[in-house]
Amino acid sequence: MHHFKNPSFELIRHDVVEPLLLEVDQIYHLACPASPVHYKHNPVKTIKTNVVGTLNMLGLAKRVGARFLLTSTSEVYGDPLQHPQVETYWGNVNPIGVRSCYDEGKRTAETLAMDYHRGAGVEVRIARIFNTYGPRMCIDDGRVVSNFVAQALRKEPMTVYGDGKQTRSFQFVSDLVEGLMRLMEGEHVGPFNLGNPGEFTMLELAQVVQETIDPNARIEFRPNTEDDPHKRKPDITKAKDLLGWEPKIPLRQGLPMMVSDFRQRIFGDHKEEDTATNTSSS
Ligand SMILES: O=c1ccn([C@@H]2O[C@H](COP(=O)(O)OP(=O)(O)O[C@H]3OC[C@@H](O)[C@H](O)[C@H]3O)[C@@H](O)[C@H]2O)c(=O)[nH]1
Repeated sequence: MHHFKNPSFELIRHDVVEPLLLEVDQIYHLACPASPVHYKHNPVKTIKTNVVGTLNMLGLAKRVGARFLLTSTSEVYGDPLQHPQVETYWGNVNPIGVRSCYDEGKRTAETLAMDYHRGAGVEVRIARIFNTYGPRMCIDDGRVVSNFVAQALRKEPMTVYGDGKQTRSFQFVSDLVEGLMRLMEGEHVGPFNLGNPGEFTMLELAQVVQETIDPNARIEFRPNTEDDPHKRKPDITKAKDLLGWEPKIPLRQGLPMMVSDFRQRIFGDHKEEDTATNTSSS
């Protein structure tokens, strides 16, 4: 939105499943719902976006000689049997499960990118993005950080799925943006893990949200979803060595920035009433 007044900025609303012809130098191919709730909602559309959408964008890159960056995902590792995950690990993915439209879709997208690179000389870059959070995320995105933050602010219980012992590693959005730009401007194809190696169980995450928003925030256990990966943590040695990149913002520093934005959007100008809140909108 903040680019709308820039005369060099043009917004085109388009579904990548349909072909598109544009004159461009670089393509950041980010299209696809990333929240499990949203990508499972219409799985056929999700896999079409990942396969047909990626084909169309690679076709465009080939035609106009653009450099193409694919935002792949840590989900290509599935429920990993190797920990932390290194880019050379091939993963443990269920090909017929409820998450397959996304994880197999992104794996196919990686295959397509490499085939266009080897076969047609397209300059490609592949990022495998680990769990990311930050300001301006949809309040009803459905992923864990935004759920816990919105729930704690609204005095609703935080919904922990399963026993809460599964782990994730949470990256602040500005670190990811920096990593994507370095990857695009650099000379290495990848794939590169882009994530923050700081690993938390969901119960630990709930505790950090309590510390940040409300020490009295409650937890409610819910049944876990099918095929939920048990653990996830990036090995970022390759990105450090070849892109000179590593994340700078740990969870306890990034979360208050997201809380401040969510507070503003949920409550508008009205001050939150409860005095138990121990963090101001910093
Ligand atoms: O309210 C919630 C939501 C989620 N969870 C749990 O929190 C963990 C993380 O779940 P999320 O929905 O945030 O995200 P996932 O790790 O499952 O998938 C994400 O992986 C990395 C990215 O590619 C994508 O953003 C997304 O697919 C899961 O174990 C889930 O069961 C809760 O305990 N409570």
